[in-house]
Amino acid sequence: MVHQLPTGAKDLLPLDVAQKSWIDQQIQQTFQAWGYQRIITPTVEHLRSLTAGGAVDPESVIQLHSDSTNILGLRPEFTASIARAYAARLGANVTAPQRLYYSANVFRRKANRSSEESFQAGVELLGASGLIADAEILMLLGDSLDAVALGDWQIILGDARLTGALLDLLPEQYRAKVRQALSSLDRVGLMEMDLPEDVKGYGLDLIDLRGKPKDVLSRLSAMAWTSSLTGEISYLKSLIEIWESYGKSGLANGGDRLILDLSLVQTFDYYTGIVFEVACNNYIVAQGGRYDQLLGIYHPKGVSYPSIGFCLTLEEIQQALGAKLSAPLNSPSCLVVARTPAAIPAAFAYAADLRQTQKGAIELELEFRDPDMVRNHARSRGITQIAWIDGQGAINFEESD
Ligand SMILES: N[C@@H](Cc1c[nH]c[nH+]1)C(=O)O
Repeated sequence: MVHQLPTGAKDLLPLDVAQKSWIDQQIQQTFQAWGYQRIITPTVEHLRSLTAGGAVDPESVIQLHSDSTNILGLRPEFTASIARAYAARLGANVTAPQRLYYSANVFRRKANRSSEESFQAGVELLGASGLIADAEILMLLGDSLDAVALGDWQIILGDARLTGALLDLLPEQYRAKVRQALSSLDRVGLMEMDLPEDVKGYGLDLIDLRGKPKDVLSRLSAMAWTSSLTGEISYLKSLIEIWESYGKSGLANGGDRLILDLSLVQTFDYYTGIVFEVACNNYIVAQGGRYDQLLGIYHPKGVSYPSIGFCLTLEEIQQALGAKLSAPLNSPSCLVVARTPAAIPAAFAYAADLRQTQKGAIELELEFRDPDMVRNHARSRGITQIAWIDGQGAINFEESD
């Protein structure tokens, strides 16, 4: 029988693990430097908790049936779990704001019914609203991307409330269709839809609200129908000014680090304020946003706390870094060889001594092979030192480069 993995699942071999661990370490150090503390939530939760409020589609969750009434699921993301964990604690046992971070695997069911496991590292800033909180999250995101030396990343910033309000200006029967076209940036699809010409024109205007922040904001302010949204627009303006003052310089090709995109609509529907994603070499390496109502869904009395966060996907960062990723495999520094069976105890003892004093790993030769074969083996493993131990316990040290 051939034992195959389920579609979409994969083994991570040592090089993959070493690269991911390096990325993870850089990111976790950055989160900690901003005062975030690690939280671990369970991999398996009630499906109704993972999808409470309808923001997460149950179809995207890998479901486990424990009995006929209890459906469990593997977490497809962390924000809902953290909202569940803190909804009743915040304000009662712990004070706001809470700065939390996580780093672990998530599982999603794809449209083709395959499952996908990926690794996310992210933060949630619970119980905080306003300019400084939003700016902290954007800047922490920028620092995390720089910590892994990602290079030409670009933040695409939207605003779920503003986009929602712009869509609400349409007659209700057209909103879902235009929203759908926006989320897939589908200009052609929108033009071909059976919609009145003025609705199509408005939808196209919304799709085009994307580009240099200053240009988009001035186009938006100039649109007569946005007079009721001036507060939101000036909020975005202030946030962008703070971001620009942080000195994350532009891209190598002279482009902007920050793109304002009011057509940005995220997969998870719990966002109520700014939303963003980060693109780098055609990969979406991070996403997040503000969600001010989510904790209320989990609170026994419906009390909510304004919150914001983001997650980075380690696989996407690894792909985006490509050949730039040089996290080396930890190659052993010394091979200890027992020349005869009588030398085995001395070989173990000497290897134990070396482990106390040397930095790299110490490996043992497992057979009594011809010395040249041992040397070849050491070379192929990148080992530069060989300690030969004879039956009397005498050590002969050999170094190569
Ligand atoms: N949990 C979201 C990202 C996020 C974190 N906090 C807010 N949003 C995701 O997986 O896409």
